[in-house]
Amino acid sequence: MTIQWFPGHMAKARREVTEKLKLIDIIFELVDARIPASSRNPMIDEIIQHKPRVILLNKADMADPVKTNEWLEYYKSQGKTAIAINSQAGNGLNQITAASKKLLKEKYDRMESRGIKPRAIRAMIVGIPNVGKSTLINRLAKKNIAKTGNTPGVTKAQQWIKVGKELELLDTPGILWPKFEDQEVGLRLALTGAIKDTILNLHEVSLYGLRFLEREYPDRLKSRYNLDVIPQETLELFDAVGKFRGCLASGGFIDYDKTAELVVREIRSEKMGPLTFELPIEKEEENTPE
Ligand SMILES: Nc1nc2c(ncn2[C@@H]2O[C@H](COP(=O)(O)OP(=O)(O)OP(=O)(O)O)[C@@H](O)[C@H]2O)c(=O)[nH]1
Repeated sequence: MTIQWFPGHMAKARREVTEKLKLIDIIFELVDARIPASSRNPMIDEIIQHKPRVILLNKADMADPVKTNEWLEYYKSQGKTAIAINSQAGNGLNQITAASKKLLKEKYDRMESRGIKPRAIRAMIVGIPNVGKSTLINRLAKKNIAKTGNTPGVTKAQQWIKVGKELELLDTPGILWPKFEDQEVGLRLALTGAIKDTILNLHEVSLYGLRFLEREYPDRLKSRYNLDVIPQETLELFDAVGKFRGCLASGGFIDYDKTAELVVREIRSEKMGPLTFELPIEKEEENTPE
């Protein structure tokens, strides 16, 4: 499967984020809790330089809670600040300000010692398409969108959203594209809906999803599609799933397009239960056979 990655998009997005860096104290990096590594822009460290950052594992409601905890522990062991959130329901959002204050304590203490009056922390959300940036902004905004006048250094007035008294958020998030470094990253992005279906080979994506379920959540796969044993032959597996779910073409043949679509749709929805498609890197390396 070839998924295009456009360097032009990337360069523009990068310029925009870099331009806004000077306006803010902290970055909120939004990733998908189901694929925390694949949903990052691999150049983000370089792009945001030394800006303090809170990693927000969004859509945590759709991710496996045990694995989300492993990710949180992993970030902690790396000295990084991460919070699991559900932007739709608003869960976890109340931890964001406190975590930001903690990260910026030294800076604010320094400002205070120089006699500068403390002001609200200024933040910007960055993340790949469809990761939930707008949902989070709207949820945090609660209509508290405040127009500010001239901000030194920018020609365009920035809109700041007040989040309580202590935090202000830039109203436009930074879009940072994922990079399909390898096939698997692309497939994970596709499976979670970060990539438009029109540029995908759905058969490949659904097969990846089925084999992933077989490996990590075999019981869910079996019960969802009424399988006693999971066929090793790809066609047999598709036949079994398609037949059970009535994905048939004329003549009673299995409609493989329909079957693939159904599988991908169900993996993306709550039908299969919460799923996490990757673990922190060290874990994956440990698990890789010699
Ligand atoms: N289940 C769940 N769905 C979410 C959550 N956050 C966002 N979504 C859904 O994810 C989809 C994408 O959300 P958006 O807020 O539009 O994402 P975005 O990052 O602004 O997307 P772009 O505008 O493409 O960059 C929407 O259908 C949201 O309802 C979450 O925490 N949990």
